[in-house]
Amino acid sequence: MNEIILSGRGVVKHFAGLTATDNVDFDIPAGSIYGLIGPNGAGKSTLFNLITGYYDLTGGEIRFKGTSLAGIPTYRRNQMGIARAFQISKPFPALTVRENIRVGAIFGRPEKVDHEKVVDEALAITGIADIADRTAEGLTVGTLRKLEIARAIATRPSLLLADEPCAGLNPTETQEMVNCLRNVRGKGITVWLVEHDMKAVTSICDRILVIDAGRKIAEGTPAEVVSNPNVITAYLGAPIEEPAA
Ligand SMILES: Nc1ncnc2c1ncn2[C@@H]1O[C@H](COP(=O)(O)OP(=O)(O)OP(=O)(O)O)[C@@H](O)[C@H]1O
Repeated sequence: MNEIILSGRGVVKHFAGLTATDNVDFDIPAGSIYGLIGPNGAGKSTLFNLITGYYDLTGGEIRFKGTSLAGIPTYRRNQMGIARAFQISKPFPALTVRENIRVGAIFGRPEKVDHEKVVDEALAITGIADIADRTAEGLTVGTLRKLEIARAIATRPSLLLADEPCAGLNPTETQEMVNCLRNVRGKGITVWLVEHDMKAVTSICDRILVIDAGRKIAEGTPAEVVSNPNVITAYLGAPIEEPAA
């Protein structure tokens, strides 16, 4: 079995009287593409915010490569190898695509590297080398999403948290994003993605964690998860039956 790159034990987050994350355990195998799904308000973003350190845990523990993340600030978690690509990309609009990615490369881990080489690789992995010299202003949603992934991987992570990378994309753009995430994994970066597009999730994920109301309700391969009665009740819904002829 693969080494576990990220693990959570008894992870809890309270917002005043609301329990947004309720005693969740997880183990993310290194080199996998892992899914996180659940209905709106289930606690997916909260879990990502706990991993990046945007929120502090109320209880439990998260370990990255065996090291507890307790007390480690967000920028330091990025330098340790955790990157996040947001659903809504906010690039510097007046900078070119290349310059935006360079910001990620320079912000990355402090060792001396050839930043231009890092940028070129991120452009190639995400398939946007042809627009490297265009300014970010006015890019389509699909291209902005790829730029967001490129900026994140330019920080040279070993784990990429991708927040709804296919949201609002048309089928062609969705397929391009699926290919892009496969390329990211092909470079040895573990990918954990939140995504509502079940076709995309089931086509790329090795395993999927399902949460509802902050609680883990299932974990397994895509085939196991989509046939799990708890997941069907809480999130997927039963298939529509054909009316009798
Ligand atoms: N900063 C906060 N303060 C108070 N409540 C919060 C905060 N952040 C999230 N919540 C609440 O925690 C619960 C989980 O929210 P979260 O955004 O993690 O869900 P989600 O699964 O990501 O939803 P969606 O699919 O709609 O993005 C919700 O009830 C939400 O209102």
